[in-house]
Amino acid sequence: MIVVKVGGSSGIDYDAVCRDLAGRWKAGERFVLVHGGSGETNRVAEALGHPPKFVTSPSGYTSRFTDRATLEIFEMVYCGKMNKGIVERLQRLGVNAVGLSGLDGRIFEGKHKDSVRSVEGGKVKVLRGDHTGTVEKVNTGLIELLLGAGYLPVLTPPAASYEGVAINVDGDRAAAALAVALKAEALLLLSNVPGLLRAYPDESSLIREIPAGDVEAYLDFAQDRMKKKVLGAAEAVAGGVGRVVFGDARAGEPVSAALAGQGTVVS
Ligand SMILES: Nc1ncnc2c1ncn2[C@@H]1O[C@H](COP(=O)(O)OP(=O)(O)OP(=O)(O)O)[C@@H](O)[C@H]1O
Repeated sequence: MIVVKVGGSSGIDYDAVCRDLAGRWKAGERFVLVHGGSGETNRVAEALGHPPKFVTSPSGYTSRFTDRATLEIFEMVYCGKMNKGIVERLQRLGVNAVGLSGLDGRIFEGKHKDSVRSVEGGKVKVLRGDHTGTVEKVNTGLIELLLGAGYLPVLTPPAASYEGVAINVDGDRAAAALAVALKAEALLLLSNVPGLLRAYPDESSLIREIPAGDVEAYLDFAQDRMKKKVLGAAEAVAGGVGRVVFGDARAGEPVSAALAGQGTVVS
């Protein structure tokens, strides 16, 4: 079992990811696909007159401030356009994919965090009305039911809070929690970069290997949103996932390339 997370930044080739995945699925490998949608969400939010707001916590993590209107736009894009676009691609390739959000069947469940600390102009402000959280529980029963019946699950945030409220969760860390819960042999985090770069955006500075016990030491190389990926990788290997690969989803055969060790391999 391999968990593949494909991001939502510009430049990702979803046709290439789905073609590669479909070929391997038909050859008998088993996957669960998780996806993002941040780039398209930003575009749609601008178009709807509710531009995205990002906050940076005092510890340096960047996240989307998700008020109720933002959550609804987020759902339109992640659960709608992005999820159905991927499911349609897989269906055209002859794979019976089922697209679900973390809310459905409480696939992803966690604690609702209503307020976030944000550094603005050198000062720390507390912003309330945030619909975010972190995945703490995974409904593996539902995923195994689908896999056992021959369906390829295509999953996306949001998650469900313990009270049943939709919460925006980081897709990389949700995929890591899923990989741990399913005891996956590998987690592939595919995005629009060749892997973790030592000197972003210089693509020749690719870090090829990271020892499993040492991942957090590499947080310093990651800026803004890449930090969550590194954190997700650390959580996955600490939870028993054998290998995490940060791979390139812009062209070629992104899944096969990552499984062949191209990108940044954490093991
Ligand atoms: N050291 C680094 N190496 C590689 N990318 C980095 C680094 N530091 C920051 N980045 C940025 O991180 C981005 C990838 O993270 P991001 O969360 O945007 O991608 P995603 O997973 O495709 O999106 P989504 O949130 O929709 O799932 C890259 O596009 C790059 O701009």
